[in-house]
This record gives sequence, C-alpha cells and structure tokens, in this order.
Amino acid sequence: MRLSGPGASVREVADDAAIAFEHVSKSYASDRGASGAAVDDLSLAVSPHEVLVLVGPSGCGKSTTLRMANRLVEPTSGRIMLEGEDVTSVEPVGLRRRMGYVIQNVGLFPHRTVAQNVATVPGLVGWDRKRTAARVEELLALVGLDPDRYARRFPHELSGGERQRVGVARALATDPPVLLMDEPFGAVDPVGRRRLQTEFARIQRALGITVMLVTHDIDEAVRMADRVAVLSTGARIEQLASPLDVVARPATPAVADLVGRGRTARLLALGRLERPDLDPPVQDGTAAPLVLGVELGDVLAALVGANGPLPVHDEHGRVVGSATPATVVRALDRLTEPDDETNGTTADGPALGTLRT
Ligand SMILES: Nc1ncnc2c1ncn2[C@@H]1O[C@H](COP(=O)(O)OP(=O)(O)OP(=O)(O)O)[C@@H](O)[C@H]1O
Repeated sequence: MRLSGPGASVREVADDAAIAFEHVSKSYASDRGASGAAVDDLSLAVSPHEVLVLVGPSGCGKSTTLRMANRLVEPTSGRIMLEGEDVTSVEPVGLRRRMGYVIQNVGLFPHRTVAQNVATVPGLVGWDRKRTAARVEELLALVGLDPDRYARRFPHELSGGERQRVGVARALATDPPVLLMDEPFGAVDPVGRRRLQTEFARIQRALGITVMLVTHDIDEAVRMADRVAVLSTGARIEQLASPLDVVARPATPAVADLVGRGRTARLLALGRLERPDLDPPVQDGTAAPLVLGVELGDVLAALVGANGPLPVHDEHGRVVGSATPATVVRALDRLTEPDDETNGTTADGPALGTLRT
C-alpha cells in the first residue's frame, strides 16, 4: 500500500515498504529560528522494486531526505524504516551494504584503481579476494565497462560518464536491495546522460532493485520514475504520482510551474506522434484509435483516461502500432535529441531551439 495523501496512515505503508519515512523532520543548526526546517514532517514510502524520484527546486530538501535514509544526516525527529527495520538500529557498515549510494561526480577514490573502488564495500564487510575479484568483474561488465580495459585504470583516466558507471558499479557491489542516487547523471553531458539513464533503467529492471533518486530535472524524473514525488520547500510533497499524472494533471500550482515552465509541456503541445515512437500493435477493438501526427499532449490526455495501450492508425486507417506512456517519453526523447537542436527546424514544426527554456 502506498502513501498518497496527508490522510493516509504512515503505519499502514511502513510494513511492506522498502523505505518508509515516518513524520521525519530535519533542522540544521542554521535553520533554527530562521525560515523553517530543511525537511518538515515528511511521510513517504518507497515500494519494493520501484524507482521513486524526488524532484523539486534547489534547496527544497531533496538531498537531505536521501542522506537521512543512509544516516549521513540524522533526522531531528521522526523515523526511517528500511524493510521494516528502524535505520538507527542498523550499524552503519551493515546499512551501507543494504543501501548503495551514488552521487554526482561519484566521489571515487582518486588514488585507487577502478577495481579497487568497486571493491570498497566488499572490502569493508570482509569478502575474500577471490569473491571480490569475481564480483568486480561481473559489475564492470554489467555497467558496460570491459574489465580488461578498465579495471586497472585510475579515475582520472576515465570520462565523466565512465566514472559515473564505476560509481553505479561500486554502489551495487554487495547487491543491496536499495539504491540511493543523488543527481547521479548530473555531471554528464546530455547525450551521455540519456545513454546512462537508459542503461541504468535496464540494470534496475534486471536486478529488481528499489531506487530512490534525486534530481532537479523534471525530464529526468519523468523518464526514470515509476512514481515522482514533487517537493517544495521543507520537502513538502506537492504531488506523489506516476510521471504521466504529474505531467498531465499537476496537483498544485508549484507542480504546474515545474512542469509547465519547462520544455516538456511545450513539447507535449507542439510535438507530434510519429512512427518511431510507437509500441507494437495491440489487439483491442474497443479503444478509440489515435492517428499518427496527433499532438503528444492529446496522446497523453487520451492515455490518462484509458486502461492500457491505445491503437494508433495511419492516415488510411491502418493499424501501425500502439501508444503507451513509454511512447510519449520516447517522443519527448526524440524531440530533445541534441541533433534537433542544431538542426533548428523540423519537417513539420517550428525550430525546437525556440522551445527551450
Ligand atoms: N549541512 C548543512 N548545514 C546547514 N544547512 C544545510 C546543510 N545542508 C543543507 N542545508 C540547507 O537545507 C536546505 C535543504 O538542502 P538540500 O541540500 O537538502 O536541498 P536540495 O533540494 O537537495 O537542493 P539542491 O537541488 O540545490 O541540491 C537548504 O536550505 C540548505 O541550505
């Protein structure tokens, strides 16, 4: 069961949650007597295997929230549960083993090789050399780094994206059920970031790991999340919903601001459904079909009212595929490809460069 509003019982959600924040507040010393707590009475549950993304403006308390989960920051009040266990009762090394942590710029040890960096936590928890070496090899392959080429390199011999991959491998070393990610792709260029996001989504699905990810980038949130928590000052939850709901039906003016001021809303209004975006056809004779070329905003609106994929026809009424939330995300990806930016115009629309904020 999920916590979806102020009236929901925290106790109900905590039992089967991977991570649960129960009335958690954090006031840093500098906050006291000033404008309020960095995190103010946050209750939130992350379900097992889901990717929950915290998004919101700078300073709203996203990182503080994440850092309280692995006790880099201690809450002033409230409780945080990891798989039903109060995190304050788990000793720190054990906690790190159960919760991987990836941050922007990774924080790799500069004088240790890639392999040594990935082996950090196995070393802390006393794995033998053979087991550790096998795990390092497996993880480097998982994140797309050939162990023969990369294991002996030092962090300064890697690109930003490669360093970020090492960071992910290191965080996954002891197979933690939960991964905390704070702006994990923030330091990577847009093309590399897109690739990392896609690859990470594959890894997440393959491992079934629970992820709590912080970003200030609504596009990243919509692309990565099963659910998005839009936060405002004090880590107040403005909306906790699927990406589709957040984009299509912002619950508060703050969410509308975040979604509507960015390019996503404009792209939805101006972008059109094209063949490469489509999912495979579905056998559903009852749903009203969409037609290629329809505005993405209309696709989204139709999906919100539908129970599943919608058939898509071409201009001759032939079925050419189906539309799902992933279709819309794919279309947005296509529209925001860096190539489009330099092209300036598209065949059927205005210059994308003019849509950007
Ligand atoms: N160590 C600290 N000491 C005092 N105040 C802090 C500390 N860390 C964060 N804060 C304050 O707490 C509030 C929330 O900060 P936090 O880093 O959690 O926000 P954020 O949403 O992650 O921001 P950003 O997107 O800019 O990283 C801010 O007002 C910040 O100035």
